[in-house]
Amino acid sequence: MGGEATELPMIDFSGVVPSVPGSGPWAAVRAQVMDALTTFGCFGAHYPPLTPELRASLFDGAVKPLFSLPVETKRRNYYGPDKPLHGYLGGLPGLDAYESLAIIDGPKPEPVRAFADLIWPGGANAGFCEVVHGAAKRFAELEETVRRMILEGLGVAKYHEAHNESTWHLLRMSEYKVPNADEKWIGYLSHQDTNSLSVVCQHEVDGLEMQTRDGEWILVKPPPTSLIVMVGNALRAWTNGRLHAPFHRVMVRGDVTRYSAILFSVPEFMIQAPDELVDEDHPPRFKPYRHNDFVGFCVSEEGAHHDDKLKAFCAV
Ligand SMILES: O=C(O)CCC(=O)C(=O)O
Ligand SMILES: [Fe+2]
Repeated sequence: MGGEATELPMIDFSGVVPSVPGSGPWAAVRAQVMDALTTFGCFGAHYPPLTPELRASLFDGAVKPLFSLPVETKRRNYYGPDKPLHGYLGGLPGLDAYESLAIIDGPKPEPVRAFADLIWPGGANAGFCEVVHGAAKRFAELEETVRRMILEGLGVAKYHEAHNESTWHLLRMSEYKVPNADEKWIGYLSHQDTNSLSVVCQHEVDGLEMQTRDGEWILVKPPPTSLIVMVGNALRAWTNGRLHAPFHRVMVRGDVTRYSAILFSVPEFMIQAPDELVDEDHPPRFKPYRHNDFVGFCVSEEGAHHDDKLKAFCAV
């Protein structure tokens, strides 16, 4: 075919001030965001508030030391039986290379401190807290900015404040060990995220792959100082299918361990497309549902049989 390889759109957020919506290049950036999210469901973001120094401190000073701790210590990152996917994950079947830890409300200082106190009781962990909370806060500012732009772009900005009040964030830090082989190895299986938006910060080592609407897998190669913003099934459903939630996976190869930090925004409100987004040309696609119930379906035996889990769960 000889066509150009598909590349992820890159969007420059320089000059966009999260606390002053509408100012500077806001409207022009919003147009690019809408274009990228309706077509690909994701884009690379150049976001200067996450400085290269903060990024380096996050991974070299906080994330890597965390993963070098004994498994028993990491297992303390547990939020109870009703929140099985909110804490430490490791030793999952078929995912030997993958391990992760997560902080509920990571963009807020107290939960990060509570996490650090659990991992290093009585230890000197102020540096860890400052860096992790600082980075998570910047991810959250970008996340909220993009969410606001989406609602504005769809003409339904009036719902933004209510959404914000019942949205929380999970910060997940992940390690993908190198396989003992030359081939590519699955670090994380193909899936769509269940939540609203995900902001992925990968460190030095590529590996995240996205599937286009045509089924082509592309290796995401954002410039080293950028982030990746991606739509999950919650926003796909709430926008009545106007936004695309891409399938993605992590493939690892080579001899360098890969680390990433991801901020997931999670809706607590009933996920139901607003009347403005439903009409004759856009009949309702999904029945109203709650995020928790959908997550329950995704991890159930029945859910495991479906690729497009949202459709299987609540398509009209
Ligand atoms: O680590 C990454 O780059 C992405 C992992 C992922 O897709 C997820 O945790 O949902
Ligand atoms: Fe994901």
